[in-house]
Amino acid sequence: MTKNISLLGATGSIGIQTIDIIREHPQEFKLVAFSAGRNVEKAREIILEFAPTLVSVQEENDAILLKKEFPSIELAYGSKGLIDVATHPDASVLVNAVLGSIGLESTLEAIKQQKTIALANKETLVTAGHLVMAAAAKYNAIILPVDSEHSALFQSMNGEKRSQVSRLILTASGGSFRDRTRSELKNVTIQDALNHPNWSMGAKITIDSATMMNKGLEVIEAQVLFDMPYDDIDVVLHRESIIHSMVEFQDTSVMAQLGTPDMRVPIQYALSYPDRLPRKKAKRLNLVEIGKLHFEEMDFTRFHALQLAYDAGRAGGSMTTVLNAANEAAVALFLNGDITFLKIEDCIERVMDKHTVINMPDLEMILHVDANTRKAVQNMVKY
Ligand SMILES: NC(=O)C1=CN([C@@H]2O[C@H](COP(=O)(O)OP(=O)(O)OC[C@H]3O[C@@H](n4cnc5c(N)ncnc54)[C@H](OP(=O)(O)O)[C@@H]3O)[C@@H](O)[C@H]2O)C=CC1
Ligand SMILES: CC(=O)[C@@H](O)[C@H](O)COP(=O)(O)O
Ligand SMILES: [Mn+2]
Repeated sequence: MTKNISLLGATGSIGIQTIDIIREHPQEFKLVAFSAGRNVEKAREIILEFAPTLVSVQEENDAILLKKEFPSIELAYGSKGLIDVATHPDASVLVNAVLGSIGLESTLEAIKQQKTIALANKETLVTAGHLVMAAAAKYNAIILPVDSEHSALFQSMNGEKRSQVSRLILTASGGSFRDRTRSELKNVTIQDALNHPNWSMGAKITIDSATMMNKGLEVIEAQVLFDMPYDDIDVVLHRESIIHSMVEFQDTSVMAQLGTPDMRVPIQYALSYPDRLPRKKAKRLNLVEIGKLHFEEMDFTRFHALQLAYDAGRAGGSMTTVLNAANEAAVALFLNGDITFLKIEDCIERVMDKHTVINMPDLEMILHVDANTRKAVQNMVKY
């Protein structure tokens, strides 16, 4: 039976690759609703190809423009538009590939409608993982990880008893600056930072990879998704990005999921789950061609942002909201040329130091802390 899909962030890196998968499997998947941000040109292309019933864009003016061009399609905009797409009545699966904690409310609303959530938007789990997981349990909604490491963990745990898992081992490529010392990071440019060795991704996550905050967010994401203590979540530097992560069991067996670095694999798995579908044109993994895989211990002094993420996760409550919002704000400032690369983690550490943890924050409190943290980071660069 065809699965009807709604897609948040259709014009981004994950969104476009989700569309590739829908295009590859027209019998299995149908795009019924999607959201774009400001890329109206790309949104137009997607409308022409898939004729969805609902489209949302960031700005009202763009919605008015598209409505004139496509009068038979329902147009929405802003945060309400994201929720309209996420809860579209015809869709059974929501792919959330929007960028940042802006994806939180639409995820929660989709859960209330018992949609299956294919979740790429890791910031949602970092900022309010307890709310998302509690809502998923209450409404009996399934959350399927799209992030490559968490898809690997999920696949490695398939059919196993959760109580027999002893450790999660996330792999990290090291990002654009993995072979540079901290002092060599002082004068790096935006273009240098955007040059990821293995993955082609959106700008924000590529910077997160370079600071190692991406892995920090992923450690918190893993804790939330798999309810694992931080002491039992490790990160290992693996420069090839072939092993996407590993699960150790109490008998010391380790299960791993391997593959070429291609996000369409975990995206497709989340869409086809519990089945698998062929990917006829995809590059197959050839270990003989690769020859060697490398593993190195993570250096928490060199990759200070990873330490900050563990600290925030262990502090719990609203501290992960602060970590995430400060990171989003600081990365935006870096990408805008307003701060240097090393200043990103400096901003995050300073707001974390000032924050007093609020335990079990509700949605209103999360949104309040998120907004205040962003303001605090922006104010840091004004003076
Ligand atoms: N890229 C990857 O390989 C991976 C990404 N992820 C996660 O997936 C998510 C998306 O990442 P990625 O695809 O790289 O990001 P991109 O920046 O490439 O895409 C982001 C998408 O969100 C839209 N968007 C951004 N801001 C808004 C807004 N205010 N309102 C509405 N829409 C908005 C953009 O619209 P527009 O472009 O039209 O403005 C775009 O469609 C992130 O959470 C990331 O961490 C996880 C694993 C891998
Ligand atoms: C593809 C994906 O899931 C990214 O989150 C990826 O993991 C980035 O790689 P590193 O953070 O390991 O550099
Ligand atoms: Mn990842």
